Amino acid sequence: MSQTLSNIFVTPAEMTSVDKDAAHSGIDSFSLMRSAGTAVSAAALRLYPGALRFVTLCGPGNNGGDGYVAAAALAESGACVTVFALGEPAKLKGDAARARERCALAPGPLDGYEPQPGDVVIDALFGAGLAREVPKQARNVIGRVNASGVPVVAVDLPSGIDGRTGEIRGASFVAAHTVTFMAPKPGHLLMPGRARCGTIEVFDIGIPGRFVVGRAGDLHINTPTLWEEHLGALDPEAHKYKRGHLAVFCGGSASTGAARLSAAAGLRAGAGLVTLASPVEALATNASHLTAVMLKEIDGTADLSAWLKDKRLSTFVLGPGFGVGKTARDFVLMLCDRALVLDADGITSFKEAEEQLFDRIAEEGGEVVMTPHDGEFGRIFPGIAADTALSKIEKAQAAAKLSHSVIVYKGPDTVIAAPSGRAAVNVNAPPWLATAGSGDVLAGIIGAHLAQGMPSFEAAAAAVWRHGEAGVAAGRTATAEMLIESMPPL
Ligand SMILES: NC(=O)C1=CN([C@@H]2O[C@H](COP(=O)(O)OP(=O)(O)OC[C@H]3O[C@@H](n4cnc5c(N)ncnc54)[C@H](O)[C@@H]3O)[C@@H](O)[C@H]2O)[C@@H](O)CC1
Ligand SMILES: Nc1ncnc2c1ncn2[C@@H]1O[C@H](COP(=O)(O)OP(=O)(O)O)[C@@H](O)[C@H]1O
Ligand SMILES: [K+]
Repeated sequence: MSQTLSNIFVTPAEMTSVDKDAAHSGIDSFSLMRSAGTAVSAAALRLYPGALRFVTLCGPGNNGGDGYVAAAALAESGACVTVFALGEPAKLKGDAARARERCALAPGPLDGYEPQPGDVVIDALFGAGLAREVPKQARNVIGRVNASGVPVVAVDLPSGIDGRTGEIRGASFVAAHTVTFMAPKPGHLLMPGRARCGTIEVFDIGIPGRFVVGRAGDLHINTPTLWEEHLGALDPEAHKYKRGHLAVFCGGSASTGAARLSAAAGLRAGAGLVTLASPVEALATNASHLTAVMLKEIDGTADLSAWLKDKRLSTFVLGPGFGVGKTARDFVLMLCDRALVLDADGITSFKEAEEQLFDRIAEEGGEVVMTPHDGEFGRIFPGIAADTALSKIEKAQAAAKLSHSVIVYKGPDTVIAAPSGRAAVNVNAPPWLATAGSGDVLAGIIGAHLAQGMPSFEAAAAAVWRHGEAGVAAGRTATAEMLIESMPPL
């Protein structure tokens, strides 16, 4: 993905404000449309030199206007071009009407398009302005084009993808390439939208960056630029205590592997020391498997309370293989004044007791990072999860605010959010990260970064990125153990 404006992205509503600001400053909005449409025609010509015909499908708004500009530019280049329109072209307004007037090609009705071999579709039906489910006529043509396998170049977004949420509004094109303008939108980054964009090109149509930055919230693509200034905390010259002590809690003897994966990942990710805190029943099993990771008997709240008197013990992971129930709740509530990665069973244990947890975090002021996948998110944030109007980013932001913690809402499009509203979407994770124990490894990496003194949002974002890189390096046959072995240095 091209990187513009330091990897920020903007919501469609913010982009609308950017457009207005640009217009008020005296920038001619039609010249922006001309740049947008010309960029699309250039991409189509570059990517499909052997196309027999470019078929431009134009909608009722400015996305359609970009389409008319692209069609005219393609025709000027000598290509064979046909235009089909959704709705009555005579009803177009403003810049879109002007674009249509300047395009010499007479549009046919959208229903009339039957994809032919050699066609390349320029999808300019809807972009950021899609406000509801796509109409039937558009659904039909989307179905025919997708079934035909004809390549699609999308203008701004594949029509049918909601730019704010990445959801499919009834039907959407599956594009081979998407040309968007100035900055990506959530729909380019969140699933399923991301998977339907193909390659994404962010084209600068000439709106000065200050207008984009001026309206942008605090949304970022998760790349090292977001957190690399905090890598100083990971001092390569420090002794092992300075590199941070991470403690990982283990559950009963039947499920010890998950915590050991977290512990091993934490050590590999750079914690100076890692201790596995184990109940008596699992000590022998753990002892037989551990070498560099140390072992400590913690069999109940009295043991934990005594151990926590050592204030150098600052960072904990609780959840992987721990078991759901009262012990988990008791332990977690004692750890809310430290840095804590709350994962898996640690999260599930607070189903229907979440307010007690959130209140304790607020009172104690610890640095808590929660790492729910979809199922766990629904258990601990049932109200937010059930709000179908919210995007995954908005859900993570609401959950972070409610819980006073950093939320790592996992999946192919993991969102990292802080209570301030700052959020990042991760884009480097290969699908084979979905393997048993992968989440345990991630929890350990976050713990290692926290132990070394990174602030919690950056610790989490850097860990999610590193986990993705480990997945890429380990390859398709990756197991959780291989993710640990393949973890790149930061
Ligand atoms: N600075 C920018 O971002 C620029 C944006 N441009 C283009 O402008 C587009 C946004 O334009 P618009 O705001 O006009 O939005 P769109 O063209 O995406 O769609 C809005 C039109 O579709 C109608 N509509 C929305 N949902 C519908 C549905 N489900 N069924 C039927 N009709 C529906 C609306 O009433 C409106 O007429 C961008 O996607 C981009 O392609 C470019 O012209 C260049 C400048
Ligand atoms: N389709 C996918 N593409 C990329 N990453 C994925 C995908 N599905 C899951 N992941 C990642 O894999 C990890 C799985 O974690 P989790 O669901 O807790 O599994 P486990 O409990 O088996 O460790 C998370 O980091 C998640 O973001
Ligand atoms: K489009």
